[in-house]
Amino acid sequence: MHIEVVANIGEARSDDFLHKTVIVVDVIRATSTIITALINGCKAIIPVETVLKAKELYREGDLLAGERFCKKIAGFDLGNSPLEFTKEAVQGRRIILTTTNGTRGIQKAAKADRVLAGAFLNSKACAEAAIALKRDTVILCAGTQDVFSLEDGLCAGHILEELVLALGEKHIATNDFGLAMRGCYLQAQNRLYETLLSCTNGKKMCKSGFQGDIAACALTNTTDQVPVLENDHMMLLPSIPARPAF
Ligand SMILES: O=C(O)[C@H](CS(=O)(=O)O)OP(=O)(O)O
Ligand SMILES: [Mg+2]
Repeated sequence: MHIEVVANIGEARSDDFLHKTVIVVDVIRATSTIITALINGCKAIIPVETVLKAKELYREGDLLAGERFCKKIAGFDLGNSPLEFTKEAVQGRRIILTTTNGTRGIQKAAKADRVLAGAFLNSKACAEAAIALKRDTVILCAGTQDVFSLEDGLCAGHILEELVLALGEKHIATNDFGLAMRGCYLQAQNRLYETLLSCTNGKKMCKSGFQGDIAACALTNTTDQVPVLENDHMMLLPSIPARPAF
């Protein structure tokens, strides 16, 4: 199985995703938040790039969510903190979400055969889904405004490690960046929370009062669920069906 790890959205080319599984990773915080919201019973999440698009798609009963400069967007119901997306807040609701990087990454991956949302919370489940889908796989690290973010690379390394544990080293081939990220993850795995606190986005979150989010985003393999993009909506499916062979 071939797994390519892409360092940030700016380095990604949409056409390269055709016929592949793409796992979009934005640990701080969009994909951690999407996973949390769906586990807590929201109906679906519509990831969009702009505030304007989010407002256009809004229908009565929806929740508008997202951030700019880490802060909740004025007039929106929720920001981008996984801690806000509780059962009480989201159960049964459709959420339209726009964030600086993560939702842009999902849009960029939309030509893929399957688009999954990954974070430390579901690394093992992402690895299992990628194996079941039987396609070449790309892990797209969202990064921050087209610059690499360590937390996303570490999570890519975690997903690779789960793939190696599941299939064995000789069945997993990756690019040099993937090799490097797996090595970084193995070094950091016993102090992930501290590592996330010390990286650029972790420090930014702490400065903005979101230290609790870092603890929530650093938990590993807490769920076996994987959000998947289905007709512009991210949702949880009982199992993710492969599309017919091309
Ligand atoms: O709020 C977040 O977690 C970030 C904002 S920023 O890029 O750090 O300014 O957005 P995300 O799209 O989840 O990376
Ligand atoms: Mg991010």
